Amino acid sequence: MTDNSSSVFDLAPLAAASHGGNNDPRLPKPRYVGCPQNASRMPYTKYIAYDKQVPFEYPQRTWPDKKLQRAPRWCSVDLRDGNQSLVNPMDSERKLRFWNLLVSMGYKEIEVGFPSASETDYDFIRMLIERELIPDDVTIAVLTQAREHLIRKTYEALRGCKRAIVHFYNSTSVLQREVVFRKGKDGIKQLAVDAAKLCKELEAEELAGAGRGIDISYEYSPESFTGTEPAYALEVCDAVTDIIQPTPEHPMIINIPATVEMTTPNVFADQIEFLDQNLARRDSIVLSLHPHNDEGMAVAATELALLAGADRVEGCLFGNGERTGNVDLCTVGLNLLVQGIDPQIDFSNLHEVRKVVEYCNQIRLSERHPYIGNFVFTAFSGSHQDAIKKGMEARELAAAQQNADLDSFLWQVPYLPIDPKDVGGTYEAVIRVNSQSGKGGMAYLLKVNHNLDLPKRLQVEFDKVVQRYADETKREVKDEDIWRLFKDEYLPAEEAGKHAALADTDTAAGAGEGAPLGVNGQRLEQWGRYRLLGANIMSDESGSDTVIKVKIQDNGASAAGAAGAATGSAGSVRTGAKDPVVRTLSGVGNGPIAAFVNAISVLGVTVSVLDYAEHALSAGGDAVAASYVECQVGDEPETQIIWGVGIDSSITTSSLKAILSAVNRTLR
Ligand SMILES: CC(=O)SCCNC(=O)CCNC(=O)[C@H](O)C(C)(C)COP(=O)(O)OP(=O)(O)OC[C@H]1O[C@@H](n2cnc3c(N)ncnc32)[C@H](O)[C@@H]1OP(=O)(O)O
Ligand SMILES: CC(C)C(=O)C(=O)O
Repeated sequence: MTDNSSSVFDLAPLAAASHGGNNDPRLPKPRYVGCPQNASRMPYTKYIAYDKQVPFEYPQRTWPDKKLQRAPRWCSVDLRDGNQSLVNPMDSERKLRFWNLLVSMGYKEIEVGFPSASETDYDFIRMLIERELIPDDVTIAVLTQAREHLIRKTYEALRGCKRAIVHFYNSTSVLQREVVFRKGKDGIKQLAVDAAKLCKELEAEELAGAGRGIDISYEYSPESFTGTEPAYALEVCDAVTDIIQPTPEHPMIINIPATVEMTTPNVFADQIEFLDQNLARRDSIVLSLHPHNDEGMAVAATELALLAGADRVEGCLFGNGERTGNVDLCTVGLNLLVQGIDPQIDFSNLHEVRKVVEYCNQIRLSERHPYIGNFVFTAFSGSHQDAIKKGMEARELAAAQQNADLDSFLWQVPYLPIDPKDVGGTYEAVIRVNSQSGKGGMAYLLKVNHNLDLPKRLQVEFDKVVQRYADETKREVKDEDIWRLFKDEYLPAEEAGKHAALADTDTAAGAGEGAPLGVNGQRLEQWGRYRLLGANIMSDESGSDTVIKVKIQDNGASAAGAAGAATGSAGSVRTGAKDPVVRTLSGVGNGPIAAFVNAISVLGVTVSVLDYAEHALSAGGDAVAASYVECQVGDEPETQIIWGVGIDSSITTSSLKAILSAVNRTLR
């Protein structure tokens, strides 16, 4: 029986009348052309706008002009709200693991259960108290409905505890008043007042008893606040604080739950600012938020409500909780971090946190979960990869120029709002390559994993090979695929296998077992007509020219294209192979490269070097160098512009190998 005669269902005619949908002539026309707006089949007249259910306006709001400046007080409700939403609620082993995790991360207020609801919850709380597992700077909270027998049981559960928050609640929404409690506003307020009175009595009994006395604080929640008239919620909260009589030295928590998220975050923020400005005894109240995520905006609602004056946030790690979950404490905390605000919680090992949370909740996190999902630091698309690679390089350079420690240096990398290392990750998954990727991604992986810093035009050339492979296989091109394609394209396998810096599992030379894999896993055959066996470099008698003597193995014309293209004509078999012939050649030029080009001209190969780059692959005595040459090979009109790559412990030899690599590729 309600004390107002109207029913929530009286809104039905209003709902039907107030809707016109997109075709409503009263609505302004959409500002786009060529996209007809047809009425959908969705039964939208069944629903009514929030402001028609619970009208509220607070034009004097000031929160839009504010900025977040510090972390709120945090309270984890994983062991209560999170736990009550699980298919299999946590047993005590899982609860204890979760508890230890929360304590280690730095949570100082932890709601540990609903002791009057289940033996498991009751026993867990007793265990924490009896085994003295609650650190001095951590306060447990326990939840109870505003019902006498449940409140009594709650105090029983707390016996012997040094300090605790007793959290009591009752629903206040228009809908629940009518359909659940069948009470009017006064009746509902009375529930809360009676509960508050009983709490005070039990606290006094506890103090008068033989025990040490518990340092109790109170928390009251007008549950289903979002469906409650804010002025009425204020009235109920004031009635509760009137009984509890908090003081600035011993405040109480007024916790405002978006039990069901029903509005855009700005409306929630307005409501919070209204409470912040109008609650009686505000200086003795910790104004707390308890947002749920039904419309997917809990994080936004929390952040705006913090601007609006809230002091404290309740939520769960990674947003576990009833239905779509409670607000995600990790996301809100890390959003502060990336604004340069200390979140007061340790997220530095978020991957470990995730493991424990997934184990305890028995729920897997999504690949896209903010800050921790498997893909959240990964770019597949070309322009993102290009920007990330350049951003990382620019940051490294800037830190080096300022002589600053890179780990703590200002983070400014496109597409990455946070340094993955700051949450215990690595850069490994930052760039992954598929058919959406460009040269930047492939070049990044070759640089990071194989120390090869390809010149830009070589990147463009090799990217075509990778792209073709991605299009043909229609799947991700893993680092090992890129490396295999690169070796097959530029470095005969036998050469790559010689260098520890480049070694991997498939470095065995030649076709058959151990040869590199191409598209669809077929083995690629070794190819390459010419192979450098040795070089002897001297100055001529005048000292102005270089004289070179080289030994080159000629595998014969049939070896030139034996493997087929790296991208797919795998399986072509080297037919008619002859024994290799070793040839000794000599040449003269104004440097080793010119002399070498001159020497190999007797093979009928015309080469001119257009561009050249080199760098060390490793440091120390056994340093290895990589050379990249862009060559024009062949005679007009049949010339080709093509890159070659060479790797050797001698920088000169690596450049000669690079020239042969280019020549071999033209013959392939
Ligand atoms: C939004 C939230 O997350 S609130 C927390 C919700 N969590 C839980 O409910 C988990 C634990 N709960 C339980 O195990 C059980 O509900 C118990 C043990 C607490 C209570 O069990 P029961 O009394 O058997 O059942 P139930 O919860 O259905 O009680 C419903 C009765 O309590 C009343 N009630 C429900 N909530 C409250 C409240 N906060 N304050 C006062 N009365 C309440 C209902 O109106 C209903 O009254 P009626 O029987 O006169 O119609
Ligand atoms: C008890 C309250 C705080 C609650 O869990 C909710 O409203 O979601």
